[in-house]
Amino acid sequence: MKLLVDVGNTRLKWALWDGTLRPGEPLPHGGYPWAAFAGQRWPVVQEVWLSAVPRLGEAARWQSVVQAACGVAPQLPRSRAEWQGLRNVYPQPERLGIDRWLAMVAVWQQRRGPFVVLSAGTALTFDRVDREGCHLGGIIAPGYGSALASLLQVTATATPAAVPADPRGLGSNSETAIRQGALFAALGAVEHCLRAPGGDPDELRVLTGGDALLLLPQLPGAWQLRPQLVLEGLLALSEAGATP
Ligand SMILES: Nc1ncnc2c1ncn2[C@@H]1O[C@H](COP(=O)(O)OP(=O)(O)OP(=O)(O)O)[C@@H](O)[C@H]1O
Ligand SMILES: CC(C)(CO)[C@@H](O)C(=O)NCCC(=O)O
Repeated sequence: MKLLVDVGNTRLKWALWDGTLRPGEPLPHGGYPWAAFAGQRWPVVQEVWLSAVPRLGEAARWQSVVQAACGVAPQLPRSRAEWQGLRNVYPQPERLGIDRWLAMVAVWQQRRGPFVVLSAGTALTFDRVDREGCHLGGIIAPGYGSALASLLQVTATATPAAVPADPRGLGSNSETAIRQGALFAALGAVEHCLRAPGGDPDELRVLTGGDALLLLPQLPGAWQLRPQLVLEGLLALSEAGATP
């Protein structure tokens, strides 16, 4: 059995693989994912594959935490220049966030064709890959929750934002105006990305991240919802016997 772990800026997502992907409850970590990991009772596993955003990705620390908790050394893949024909556009490939790379690996593994990935997490990221497997680039923008939280703080708005009756409508008080501002900013960013050069009429649109369901009803066109996309990418690497 394998344990797959995706450490994001807000939450640690995980799943077990025993021939079927069995996702567990995400763990909010408050900036200390090592403590969240160590505090969990893990089943006996033969392999641990872990990806962590750069800010929380210090390899030596994860090696010792996972070794102590699971008794095995984790595999910690890094973004690479190429994987099975998928080519990273970054001149320094390892600088591309591993979660973004794994999300693309997961889609490319199943679809050797054009696609975009939208990850609506702490950050909102968009990446585009053409039909030859060339990563054309992407964007990193504030995620919906991050934008909302920072504006509520700046404006010292005390009450939690209520959802307006019409999710496409304008706000009628500070809270709903801020909420709609954060939502429209995310939706506007996606629309700009879709219009950026390199779009393909056949490209698959794949959506993941904690705010995926919030955005989905208002996104243009059809999107494939893949909540475990980064974990699927880890699984693809582990099953392909790839060198991390
Ligand atoms: N139960 C939840 N706990 C925390 N955040 C949630 C929850 N449900 C939805 N969200 C939203 O999901 C966002 C975090 O998404 P996600 O868990 O995908 O991020 P992450 O993987 O930690 O971030 P990133 O990959 O961008 O570093 C939060 O900002 C919040 O808006
Ligand atoms: C952008 C995030 C925070 C998204 O989780 C992560 O992929 C990251 O920290 N990336 C490093 C910077 C980059 O991808 O260019």
